[in-house]
Amino acid sequence: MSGVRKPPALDLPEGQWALFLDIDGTLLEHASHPNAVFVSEELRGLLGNIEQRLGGALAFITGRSVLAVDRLFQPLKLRAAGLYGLEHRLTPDGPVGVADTPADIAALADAIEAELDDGQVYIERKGPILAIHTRAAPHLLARATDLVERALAQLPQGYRVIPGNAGVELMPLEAVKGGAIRRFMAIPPFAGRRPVFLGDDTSDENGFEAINEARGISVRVKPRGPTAATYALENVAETIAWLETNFEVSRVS
Ligand SMILES: O=P(O)(O)OC[C@H]1O[C@H](O[C@H]2O[C@H](CO)[C@@H](O)[C@H](O)[C@H]2O)[C@H](O)[C@@H](O)[C@@H]1O
Repeated sequence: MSGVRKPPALDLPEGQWALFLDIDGTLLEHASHPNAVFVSEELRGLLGNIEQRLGGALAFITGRSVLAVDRLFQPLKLRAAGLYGLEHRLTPDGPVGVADTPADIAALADAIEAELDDGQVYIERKGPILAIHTRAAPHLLARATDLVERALAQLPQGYRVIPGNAGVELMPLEAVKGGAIRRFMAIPPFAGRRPVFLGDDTSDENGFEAINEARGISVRVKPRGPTAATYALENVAETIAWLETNFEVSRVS
């Protein structure tokens, strides 16, 4: 790893922590296609237990839509910020709020798809966000990135391009994980607690900054270069083990 330390054992009673979790690459091993990831019963059970132990102060902070997250984890439903915070569900059974954001940009996806002319690249249309996945065709990442940069130039101001894990995403500027974390931290049961956030990607860096401002614990999984996170874990397996040790196993408060 890049010299970032392993996270410490947590030293406060569990009622004083708020936990924010990225999904892909942090809780789930990456797969060749977004729909091919595997969610084990053990992971569902672990997250359900932690949610109860923290009195509900657990939320997914993800680039996926909340609907996609629910499909993956069903029947488990948790608080969640989807689409990098453009969507938010503040209680597990509550409605999904949607930010007032620019329009669906699926038409751009069609143009990019036609240019790439390759069945191996998957373009995920997420309303105001496009994710171009090149995991099955790594040689096309540079070309896809170039096309997305060009698409960005055609859009009105207010969008940006973020490198993803084996791909690239085009999204509105309002889509930031730090904003999503701050939103949760302003309301019960999160408010007043010390936040922890685990993530593995460039898009998580902004979340780490929000956590550091709040004097929380920011953890980058599998860091590949500089990171704002204070701590690091090697991989998904180590992440799950750290969560089990610190949030599920009984601790003296
Ligand atoms: O914020 P996250 O929860 O980490 O979500 C980020 C993106 O994850 C998904 O794409 C990534 O995972 C896929 C499954 O392993 C993989 O095939 C793809 O290459 C990765 O980029 C998801 O499909 C995206 O919508 C999320 O934005």
